Amino acid sequence: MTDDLRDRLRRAFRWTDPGPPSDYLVSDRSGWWRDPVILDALGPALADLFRSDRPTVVVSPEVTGFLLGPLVARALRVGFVEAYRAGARRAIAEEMIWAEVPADHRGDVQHLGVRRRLLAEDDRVLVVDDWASTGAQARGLRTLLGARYLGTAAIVDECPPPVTAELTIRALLTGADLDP
Ligand SMILES: O=P(O)(O)OC[C@H]1O[C@H](OP(=O)(O)OP(=O)(O)O)[C@H](O)[C@@H]1O
Repeated sequence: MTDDLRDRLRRAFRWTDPGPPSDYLVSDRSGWWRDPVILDALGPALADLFRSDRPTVVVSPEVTGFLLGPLVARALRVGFVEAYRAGARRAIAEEMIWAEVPADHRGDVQHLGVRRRLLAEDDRVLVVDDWASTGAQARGLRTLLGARYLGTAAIVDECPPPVTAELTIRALLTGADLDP
């Protein structure tokens, strides 16, 4: 099934050209969510990458992570916790744990935060995201979670191998699988 899923992910993905002044292509992942077979298979396939590590909760950064994380949490029969980007919405009126996200693929330093009451000291946390580019979100969430961090499950991992190893990133596709 996973090989079928990989082929389907490749076929449903597009690079788009925004035109001047942009001089780079932008990933269009919308085809993944539009395909019911992919949507059905993604949660179990990403869950299987870490099932033997026995996660107790899934955490994902907004915004695409809010779509994908619950699919994986459901496949693992665990709950889901949102990691919010600072400044993206009104302040959340309860105690948060915040961590700095180092400069990411867009060159910005950001902050990610989760509600403190939703994570126990002994939780085993799986981070889920659609894409690991520089590893910045994964690194920020590892800082935030500390010893609770198990690793990151992603659809695509294009991080340098030392970063992939250091942050325990496991993925269904590499960047090369989606070369334009
Ligand atoms: O490994 P990194 O360098 O941290 O990059 C990975 C992030 O890039 C994308 O976010 P983006 O903001 O492009 O999209 P989104 O807001 O749709 O999640 C993706 O969803 C990851 O969260």
